[in-house]
Amino acid sequence: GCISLNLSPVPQPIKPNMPVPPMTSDQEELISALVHYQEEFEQPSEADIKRIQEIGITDDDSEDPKFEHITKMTILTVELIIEFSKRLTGFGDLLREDQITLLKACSSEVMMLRAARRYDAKTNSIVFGNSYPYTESEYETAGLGFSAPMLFRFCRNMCRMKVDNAEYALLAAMSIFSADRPFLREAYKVQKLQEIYLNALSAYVANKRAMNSFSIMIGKLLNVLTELRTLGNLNSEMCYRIQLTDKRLPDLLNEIWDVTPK
Ligand SMILES: Cc1nc(-c2ccccc2Cl)n(NC(=O)c2ccc3c(c2C)OCCO3)c1C(C)C
Repeated sequence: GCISLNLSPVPQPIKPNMPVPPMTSDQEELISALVHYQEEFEQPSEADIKRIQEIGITDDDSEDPKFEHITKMTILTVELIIEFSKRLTGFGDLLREDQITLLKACSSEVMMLRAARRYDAKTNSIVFGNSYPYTESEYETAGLGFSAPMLFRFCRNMCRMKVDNAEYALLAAMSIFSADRPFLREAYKVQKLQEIYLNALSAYVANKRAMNSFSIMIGKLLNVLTELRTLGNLNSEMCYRIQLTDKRLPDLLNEIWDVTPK
């Protein structure tokens, strides 16, 4: 006999004018803790910058001081990202090897989010640390040619969306707790943790932005996570290109970004 299609109307999804459920107190506490840690680990301290200046990054002092400055700031920023991650609820309960898997995979993505937070639209520059602002062209000449336009386009987009501190912190947490990173042993635990931050982001955006822009905004914010994947992959590609030049990345970055030295 022919197949019978059930075309009766499905129960209506959320009506546009449906009152927005308030954030739970747990979600409010989660978000204020995230924003607090985001601030605490936002910038390397003067002492950190001084410490890293002293360490000669590469034995053969690569003649490119700008490239060295970027690599040194990146080392300090990666250290801050690790400190931020360690304070996320549930991170400490994961297997140590899964913690490392997550940090290796998210570090370049969270770096991009941090670059966007340091972006200044007026001067179209990124102020890394409390030091020298990098304009797009300076970024290009620092040896990061192809990536500069993409990085600055990402920064301008985040600026245009007026992503606030809570949304940045929640996006960082969702990038950290990505269950589809390769070689995760307990991906289901990471998935459960990411859901906590996704629900908090959804409740936050629903309560902050007028209802009609909620679905647009949450869609744009989740799209940022996809963009971060692309940027992170391009960072890996950049690492390999650097391998082919006379420049050398510090061991920490080669290790965390899985760049197998030739
Ligand atoms: C030491 C160092 N520090 C960075 C970095 C600097 C700022 C933000 C994020 C990153 Cl990952 N990068 N990566 C980039 O600067 C980078 C690489 C590729 C990109 C990109 C950036 C920022 O952004 C756009 C997509 O492609 C590097 C190396 C690898 C040079």
